[in-house]
Amino acid sequence: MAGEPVNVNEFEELAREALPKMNYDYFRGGAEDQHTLRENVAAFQRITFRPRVLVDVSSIDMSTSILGYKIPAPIVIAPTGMHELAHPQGEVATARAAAASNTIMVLSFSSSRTIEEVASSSQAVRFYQLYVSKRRDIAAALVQRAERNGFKAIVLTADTQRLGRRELDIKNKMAVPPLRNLEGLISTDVDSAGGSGIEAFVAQFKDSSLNWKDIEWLRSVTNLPILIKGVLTAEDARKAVEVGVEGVIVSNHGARQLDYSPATITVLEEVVQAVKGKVPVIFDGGIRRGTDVFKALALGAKAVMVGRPVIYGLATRGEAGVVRVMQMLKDELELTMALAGCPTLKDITRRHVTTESDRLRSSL
Ligand SMILES: Cc1cc2nc3c(=O)[nH]c(=O)nc-3n(C[C@H](O)[C@H](O)[C@H](O)COP(=O)(O)O)c2cc1C
Ligand SMILES: CC(C)CC(=O)C(=O)O
Repeated sequence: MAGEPVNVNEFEELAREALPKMNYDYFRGGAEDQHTLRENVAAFQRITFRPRVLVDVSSIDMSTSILGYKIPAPIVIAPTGMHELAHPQGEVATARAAAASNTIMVLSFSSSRTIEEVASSSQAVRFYQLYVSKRRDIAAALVQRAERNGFKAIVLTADTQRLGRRELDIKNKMAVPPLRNLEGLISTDVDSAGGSGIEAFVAQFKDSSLNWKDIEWLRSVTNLPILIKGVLTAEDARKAVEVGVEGVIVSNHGARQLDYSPATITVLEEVVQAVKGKVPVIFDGGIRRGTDVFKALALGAKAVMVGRPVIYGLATRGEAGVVRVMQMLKDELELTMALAGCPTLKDITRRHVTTESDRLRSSL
């Protein structure tokens, strides 16, 4: 690609050029037919705006807060694994970029760098994403390390009882790179039987019996607030509220788990309605533009998380690339708010967007 990237999709192109195929495929890929992967992005394209004119938008305020932590824009960094496959500085660079962008970073359980390294290299507000291992003492130890190192919340990923079938990783015989945070705790030395090493790795350590009752166990090992990531239905949203978590994250894991799960933006409203404002609802999946962020906010999200865009920035330019990607999304959101007639986040309402179901209803 010639010239400076002007949007997130161009960062993806640069990342594809920069990365070995196995690494790019791991980052970019989805499960099985990759139907949901395409839909996560395509569903945003089917939502249009109902912009308002002649509103004073000479000053735009995008600031909000999550669990009491103030951020200048409602865009935070999703947990994604193995950042050293994108850049030698791995999550250290990402965390520094989070600090430079004044945003929150969710550190993945499957990080290349340790909790301690990330904590000591960045002042950013950090949350820790957890997968619960068969050996509960190990999961508890990881959570407590995060807590000791100043992480502010636990994000329990609930959609990965087993790893989704990612055929690109199978074809590439994707090996598990060093996951230093797990050294001495969880072995990454697995027999992948000629297939995906990460699939074998997850099968080996992950407790697939994890269930709603275990939130109580998690509470017993930490004082940190708990967010549940991977909620796609009203039923599960109500359960999450019932068990008393501090936040719900609408996510289909970037379409890497159950293919033919709905595009996340199409179920956000259902979850928001079920939660009834009792806890914040955060959204991820397919955000590539500021317009996408606006649409998620209009459908009730408190904030959005971005996964692949951050990796593409990291792969292309390290810390500076992540900062640039976050800035692009923020600038685009600001412009969208101005053009839609919304000077603050509170001004963004359900009436500012038309979804596919709105169109269906009005044609009945
Ligand atoms: C390469 C990659 C690795 C991921 N690793 C994790 C992970 O370790 N834990 C987790 O909860 N989610 C993980 N996710 C899912 C993200 O947190 C997030 O839900 C998803 O990337 C959002 O979609 P987007 O990539 O379209 O922004 C991963 C996603 C990608 C693309
Ligand atoms: C090692 C994996 C479990 C990380 C992950 O969640 C993912 O690749 O989507």
